[in-house]
Amino acid sequence: AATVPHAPLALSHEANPVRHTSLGSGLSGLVELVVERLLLADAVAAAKFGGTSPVADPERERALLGKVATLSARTGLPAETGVRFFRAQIEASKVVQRGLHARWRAHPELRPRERPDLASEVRPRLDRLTPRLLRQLKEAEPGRSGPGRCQARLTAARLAAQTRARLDKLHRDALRSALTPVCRVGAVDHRSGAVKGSGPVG
Ligand SMILES: O=C(O)C(=O)C[C@]1(C(=O)O)C=C[C@@H](O)C=C1
Repeated sequence: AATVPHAPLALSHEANPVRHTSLGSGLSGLVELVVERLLLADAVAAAKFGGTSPVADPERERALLGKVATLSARTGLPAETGVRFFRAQIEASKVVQRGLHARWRAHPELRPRERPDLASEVRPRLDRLTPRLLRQLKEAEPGRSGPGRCQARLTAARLAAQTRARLDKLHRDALRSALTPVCRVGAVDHRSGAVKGSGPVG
């Protein structure tokens, strides 16, 4: 399917018709990946449910954020931007995990039938998303500037994504919190645009 014979006029002939929508700003792609990561929290929760691993694993968080700082710089993002964004992803994951554990304790019939292995199955999937999320965060940079417009686009992208993924309230709330750094981060980047390769925070 390399060529589409009767395709409508190629969009590239227009003057960036999608530029001012959430789609054209890169925010949609970012939100989709954030949802993808958030849904992996279900697998993490299943891996940990009834086992000995607690939801919060500070050592894993430190290692991940160190990786994020390195990858951010390589992606052209201030390390602080990537780290702040990932802190929100981790917090959102913990909210989902705790919510699911409570749900499964209260409703045994909803418990997952299988327990994936955290180290060999679930974390590798999270790790594959990390550089993709950072690239998408970088790509969304134009859409993240201008806090008001950013919020409007981000909300539109979020609502579209949560409908598409049929998220329940637990995941919808976690998604909203996972996205809170997106527009604020844009504002920070704008002011400190010259600061490149700044060290990790925290
Ligand atoms: O890897 C885990 O154990 C997770 O629970 C995932 C995750 C994350 O979002 O990356 C979330 C909470 C933990 O504190 C560490 C990492």
